[in-house]
This record gives sequence, C-alpha cells and structure tokens, in this order.
Amino acid sequence: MDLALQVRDLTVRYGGFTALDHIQLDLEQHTTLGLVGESGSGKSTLARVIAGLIAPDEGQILLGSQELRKKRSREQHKKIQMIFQNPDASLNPKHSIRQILSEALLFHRIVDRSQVETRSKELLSRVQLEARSLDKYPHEFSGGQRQRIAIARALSVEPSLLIADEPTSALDVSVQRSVLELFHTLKAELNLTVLFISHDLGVIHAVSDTVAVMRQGKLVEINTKDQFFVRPEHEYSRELLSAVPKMPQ
Ligand SMILES: Nc1ncnc2c1ncn2[C@@H]1O[C@H](COP(=O)(O)OP(=O)(O)OP(=O)(O)O)[C@@H](O)[C@H]1O
Repeated sequence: MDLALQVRDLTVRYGGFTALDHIQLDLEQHTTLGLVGESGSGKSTLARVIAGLIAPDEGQILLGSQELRKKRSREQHKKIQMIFQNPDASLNPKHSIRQILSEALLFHRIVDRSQVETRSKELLSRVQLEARSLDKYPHEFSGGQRQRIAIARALSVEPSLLIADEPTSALDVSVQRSVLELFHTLKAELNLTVLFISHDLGVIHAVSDTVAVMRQGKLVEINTKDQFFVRPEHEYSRELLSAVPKMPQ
C-alpha cells in the first residue's frame, strides 16, 4: 500500500483553543478519503494545515516520503491543491478563464507557452466545459460551472493530492450531483488522491473509499466506507448516521 499522505500528531491551536488535537491520518494513493464531522469539529483547519495555508503547532505532514515543513517550496505548494466551497475563492474575477489557467500552467512550469492553449482546452474538456469558455470571465458562468473551472485550475498543476472542502455545499442538489459525478469520472481517469470534506453523509457516501470522522478536534473513527455506513465503530459515528433524515417509506 502506497501512502500519498501521512499526518502524525498534528496539533493546531488558535490562542488557547485546540482546534486539532494530535491527528493521525494515512491516505492511500489513488483513493478518496471523506472527512465528516459537525460544524466546528476542525475539518477545514485540517484541510488548511495540510495545504500549508496555516502552520501546525505540533506534528508532521508527509507527502509521499517527503516531510512538508512550515516553509514550503513552490514545488511542494503545487503538489497539494485545494478547492473551496465558494469557487470564487480561487478565481480572480478580473481574469478570463484563459488567463486563470495559463497563469497556473506557466507559473508552475507545467507546459511552455506554445502549449498553453492546447492544455487549457484539454483541462476544460476534462471538467466538461466547452473550449470557447476560455475567453469568458468567471461571472459569466453558473455556480456549478465556476466550481468546474476551479477544479480545472487545481488539476492544471498536476497535484498529487487534491483537497476539496465542501465543494458542493453551495450548489443546488441537481448541480451538486453533476459535480459529484465529475469527481467520480476524474478520479477514475486521473487516478487522483482526494481528501473530500463534507458535513453531508450522502455526499461522503457518493465519493469516498474511506471515511474519517472528526469531533472536537480529534479523529474518532477511520474506516472503509462500507464498514462506516453499515457498522460504524464509534458511538459518535452512529449518532451522525442516525441523524440523517430518512425518506418516509
Ligand atoms: N482563525 C481562527 N481563529 C480562532 N478560532 C478559529 C479560527 N478558525 C477556526 N477556528 C475555530 O476552530 C474550530 C474548528 O473550525 P473549523 O473551521 O476547522 O471547523 P469545521 O469542522 O471545518 O467547521 P465547518 O463545517 O463549520 O466549516 C471552531 O471552533 C472554529 O470556531
């Protein structure tokens, strides 16, 4: 089993408040780990510290066999890409889609200038958008389409880990489904390794191979998806599952 990510004893404090408490987590290559837990349990903090957006107070993060230290190189930053609930967080509204994609491709030296257009069109096609979208601006797209563009931008730099923090939570249910289907397709086509955060167990069921449950800054259960949904181990996981509204029979 090859591990894409290892998190060891990771602790983050905001002042006197411990948001992450000695987290241990392994993420196998080419799998999707669904991270669930109630609001405030520390899911986004874990995502941000892995992505290098905040520094841990204690602990280690290894990407492959390489330890990621507080000050990351450009190459290390590139390897972990993040998608947020609000796609606008990663899309500059003043830039066309062409500019957004080419900036990422060139900054990280993924292709040279002569190949940027072809690669940008390929990326749009991967996320099921038309090539003519290149000359449009983010505001000309729907929320679901903007999320697809944010996904294309994240994929453009060929990350070894994609972190998706509630990427479908702001979308209508039907749009949400189509973005989840896209994740499914991309995972199969590109062998992605994904940390997918959601408070929605239906979404977690749709995307995950493994499920991790957070509560009050601690990981209380890590299990295969099938085990988690059928035979959760932790009392809190059972509470989460029993709180899911059921359709009347
Ligand atoms: N910059 C910050 N300064 C102080 N406290 C913070 C900061 N960011 C988060 N927190 C606190 O840390 C805890 C964990 O927050 P976090 O956003 O990681 O949880 P979450 O599980 O992602 O929640 P949600 O599902 O609501 O996004 C919360 O109690 C939050 O109020």
